[in-house]
Amino acid sequence: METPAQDAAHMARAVELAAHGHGTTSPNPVVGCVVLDAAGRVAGEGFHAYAGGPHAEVVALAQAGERARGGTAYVTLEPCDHTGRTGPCSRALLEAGVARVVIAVSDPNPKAAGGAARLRGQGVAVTAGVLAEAAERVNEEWLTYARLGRAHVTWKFAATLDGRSAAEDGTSKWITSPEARADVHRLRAASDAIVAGIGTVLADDPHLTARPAAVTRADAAGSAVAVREVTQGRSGTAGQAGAEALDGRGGRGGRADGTGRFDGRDGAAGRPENAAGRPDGGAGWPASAGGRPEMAAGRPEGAAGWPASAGGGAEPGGRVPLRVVVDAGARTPQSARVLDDQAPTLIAVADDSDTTLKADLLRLPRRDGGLDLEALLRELAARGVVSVFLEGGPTLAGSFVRQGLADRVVAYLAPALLGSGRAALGAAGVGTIGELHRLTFDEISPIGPDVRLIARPARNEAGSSDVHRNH
Ligand SMILES: NC(=O)C1=CN([C@@H]2O[C@H](COP(=O)(O)OP(=O)(O)OC[C@H]3O[C@@H](n4cnc5c(N)ncnc54)[C@H](OP(=O)(O)O)[C@@H]3O)[C@@H](O)[C@H]2O)C=CC1
Ligand SMILES: Nc1c(N[C@@H]2O[C@H](COP(=O)(O)O)[C@@H](O)[C@H]2O)[nH]c(=O)[nH]c1=O
Repeated sequence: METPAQDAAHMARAVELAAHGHGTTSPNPVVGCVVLDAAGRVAGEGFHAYAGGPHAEVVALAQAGERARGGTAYVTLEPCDHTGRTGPCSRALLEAGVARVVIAVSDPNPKAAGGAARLRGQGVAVTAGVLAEAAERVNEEWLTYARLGRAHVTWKFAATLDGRSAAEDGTSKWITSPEARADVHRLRAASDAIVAGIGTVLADDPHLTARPAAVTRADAAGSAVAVREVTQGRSGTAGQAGAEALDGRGGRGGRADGTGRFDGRDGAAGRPENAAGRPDGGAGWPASAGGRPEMAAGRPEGAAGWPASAGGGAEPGGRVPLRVVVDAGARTPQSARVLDDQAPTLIAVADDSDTTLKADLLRLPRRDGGLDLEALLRELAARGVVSVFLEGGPTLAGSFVRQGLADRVVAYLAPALLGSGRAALGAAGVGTIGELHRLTFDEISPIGPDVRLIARPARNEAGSSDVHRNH
């Protein structure tokens, strides 16, 4: 049997593999798996690459073949025990004759959980909780969605060094560099929905589409960086993944999200795959570190796991993030760019709003002078939206922070000063210094001339996040 240090090392590799699924597995979790043979040698590796595709365990077991018999499997999330679009992984592990299964995080989804118990019941040795923190981190969007029944929120802003997001006259294009903005597009592409307030729509008339910079194969081999725009929204091949919420891994249906379009990956299970489980030729960048777009952009590997592989949405045929405008009074102009045909769009309006706007409307109750944001995130989760990328503006972001609904903050800071104009964050429920929303940094990285900071709500001693303390 492996030592605890060996367990940790193999699980670390499984977490690394899981990260390759970022941006492409939704509404499923990212999962990685390493299979050892009976002698403790690595026999197979895999990750879950897209909803409807084979689970990580199945990919790794297929690679290991007979070598899995008597061996050990490391899985970042408890193997599922139900039949969805693919069969239960607990059974696949049993059929492969694996003697021991090491799990990082239990499955919070009651429909899929039970894999550990079934394996134990069949005489397989099960060790749980190995490298749980790293495995939680790599899967944080989905775990938030599965545990809380709402979409996970990353609030992104771009600001000057003095913390301003727009000049006095409301103009803000551009504060950050093309490199930083290309990075934003990769994070947009890895999200299921991009959310903005009506104030931003009226001020900026933004597209809110993901236009990620892709790296050519030549770049991946280490030559000079050439960035090209991938006009995902124009391909006409993909739509936002729709699904029944919380229906379990691999068991979610491909229900349309109101736009009538479906994820191009559904039903693609027969596609050829490389050893690690990613569809061949799709990403335009290989799994090796040298080929990742973020390395090409000159930033270090993300310590947080999430940013290091965001950008999976750059795959041709990838999902197009849903655009959502938070607009109680239905003030979105019919001519707004967010209503063009580049991506599906949902306008969230108050349930009492009287409007003739021709758009997909989501009616929500009012709360605290605006729309009920928790209800918004639940409604989005019900449409299969696991991850939300919130792009302001300051007023809306302040409400998310005040209500404890900002799970991660990504700040792009430019070496520039405004001195006046809009602060990055509006009123966030802080009246006195003791009420401030304390965060901890996950990552600080230079991007071109700018800096990207990734932070999350600090945990208090009781284990809940500080930012939630008032609510
Ligand atoms: N540099 C950057 O990263 C960014 C800068 N900006 C800049 O910010 C400015 C726009 O921001 P801002 O004016 O704050 O507008 P917001 O985009 O934050 O929109 C605010 C509006 O959203 C609606 N809303 C609905 N529900 C809620 C709720 N629960 N909480 C808060 N608002 C709610 C309200 O209007 P209603 O009641 O009518 O629904 C409210 O007035 C522009 O100058 C833009 O350039 C914007 C984004 C990013
Ligand atoms: N000004 C500013 C940002 N502003 C954000 O980008 C939106 C425009 O998106 P799009 O129309 O899709 O390109 C705008 O409405 C606001 O939310 N973002 C940044 O990364 N850096 C910047 O300096």
